[in-house]
Amino acid sequence: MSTTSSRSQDEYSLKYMSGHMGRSRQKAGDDGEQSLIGPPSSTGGDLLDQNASKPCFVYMLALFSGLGGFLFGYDTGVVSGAMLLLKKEMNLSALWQELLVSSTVWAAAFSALAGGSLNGWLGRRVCILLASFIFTIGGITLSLAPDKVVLLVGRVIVGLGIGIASMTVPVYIAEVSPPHLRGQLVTINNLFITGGQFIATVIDGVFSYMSHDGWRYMLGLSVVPAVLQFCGFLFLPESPRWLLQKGRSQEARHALSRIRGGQNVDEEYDSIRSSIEDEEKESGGGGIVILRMLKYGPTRRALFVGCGLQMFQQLSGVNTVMYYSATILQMAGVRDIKRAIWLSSATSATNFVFTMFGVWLVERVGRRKLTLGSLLGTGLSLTVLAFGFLMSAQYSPPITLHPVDPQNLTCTLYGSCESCMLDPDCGFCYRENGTAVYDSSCVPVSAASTDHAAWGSCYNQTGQELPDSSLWAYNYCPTPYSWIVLLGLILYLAFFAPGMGPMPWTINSEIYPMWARSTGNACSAGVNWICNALVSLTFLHIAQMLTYYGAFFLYSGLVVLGLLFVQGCLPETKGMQLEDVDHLFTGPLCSCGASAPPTDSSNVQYTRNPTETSPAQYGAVGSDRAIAFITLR
Ligand SMILES: O[C@H]1[C@H](O)[C@@H](O)[C@H](O)[C@@H](O)[C@H]1O
Repeated sequence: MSTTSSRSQDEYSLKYMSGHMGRSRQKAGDDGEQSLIGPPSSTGGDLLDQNASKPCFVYMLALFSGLGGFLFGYDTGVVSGAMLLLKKEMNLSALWQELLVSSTVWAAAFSALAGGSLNGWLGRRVCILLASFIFTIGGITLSLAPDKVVLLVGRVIVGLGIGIASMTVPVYIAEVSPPHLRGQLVTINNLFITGGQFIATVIDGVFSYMSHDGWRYMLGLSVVPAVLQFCGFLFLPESPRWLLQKGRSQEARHALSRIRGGQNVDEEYDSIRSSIEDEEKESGGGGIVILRMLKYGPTRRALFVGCGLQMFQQLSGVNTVMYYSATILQMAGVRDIKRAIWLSSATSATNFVFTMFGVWLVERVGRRKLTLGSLLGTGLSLTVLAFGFLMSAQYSPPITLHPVDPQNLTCTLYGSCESCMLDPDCGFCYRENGTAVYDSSCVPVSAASTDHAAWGSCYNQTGQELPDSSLWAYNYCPTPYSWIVLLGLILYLAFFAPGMGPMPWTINSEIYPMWARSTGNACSAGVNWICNALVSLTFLHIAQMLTYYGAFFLYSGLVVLGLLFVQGCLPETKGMQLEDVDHLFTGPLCSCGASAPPTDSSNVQYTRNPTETSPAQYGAVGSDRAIAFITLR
């Protein structure tokens, strides 16, 4: 294998094009070489005619597919606001709240893994139809749920839809896009995810005023985009690559020509077909795909990189930052819960807006630089965030009153707000004069709601401003350093959203050969969802063990590991034809960083040596949820 790798690197030649898109291009083929980058133009021989290949149809496909991303974002984001109303109306215990939140994530992990076989068997289009059908059934079940058991069933159904959509949509978009637009179009899916999270917080805000049945609208409104996507996909084509792999060549040619807006697709079609055939032969034919992937060097390495990226995306703590933003806002002085919900939509909006930069940057700077820059910024912002928490802990207000606890809990024994707030059973009750805190005590939180204490001057059923001006802080401490934390939060999202948010999904959609693409994406999406569940579920325990600043320092340490991983292992895939990407993984594990194409690949054409027949021989878990989270404690 290694001989093949080194040989193949040499056999892959870079051919510099004389100009950018639309300028004079050379027709590869006169010299016997076959160009593999760039789609064919209407004249059939010009594969780099990028201007000619911007058919609106591809954008429409990406937008309709992106509705799957929107539903992923909406359904994961909406639950926290819904939970605030549900727990009151259905009298949910902490266990039930936790079940309703996490069941979706676990179901998504399961269905993302299972989605690999479904994708290979039924195709991308049918899987997207299936996901939107599941979303519809899930939304209807949730909005009509008579009790918590049916709610749980609805949340599991929705999770099954999210898992399938999360792994299928990027693959579908990547397979129908021309190479020079692929990164941008797949990244648009992430824009839909963060857009879904943002809209979910707005819908939560709007319906939070409707104390009776408001949650039915919050959870049920997802049916609208789901039905829209289902109807749209009834008329949209299957991925030509999948059709070709299944031997349905006539349909594949027809679909490709439809997607390319009626252009002549002969050359692109032939190139894809021969590459898929070669890949199949090279990988050694039939058998269980995951075993074949693990046995075959390039796919084993690609799988390692793909799963690693997804793991580091979640280990960088994005979803805890999102969950925790409401608390951060409370620390910064926002005490009204409704206002916190509204401001948490500002957090999701930040995530959404900065994802747009990702869409803009991905084809300009490439995946690798974008991911590296994003990780660097994410690590630094986590350090700022941790430092803010450290300062708040260092100057945590002392406890001055120790009332006798009728329930005999440990709360009244704590000496400072910091240790009090780290105990999920206790909260901090105090009065304020300017920024000075006085008459402070640590008392048990009410079993019915974390909005007030179980007894004492911070006991108030309504959770509104307390009559004798005592203030109640659950899960946070009043601090003059909240601005550092707030700064860290904004910086974090600004750096995470354009790179580490979308790139793991984008890169995974393009690094596997056709025969391994469904399985590779299923595994990496499964890793994403499992790590999402683990990080979210362990956050509060880690914070209790290491304090909040310790937890965020831990995440920044993990980001440093991620940085080393990306630096060493992630090759650049920008501008390459999907069928060519696996040559980047033929070198030894984690030597890919070194082999990243050094130039702007829009000016570079990869050409295949005519003597070669096989490509493998070439070389080379919103801020909204914070509220649910807080209430779960
Ligand atoms: O890429 C997405 C996205 O950026 C979201 O904001 C995050 O909540 C998801 O976990 C992640 O997979």
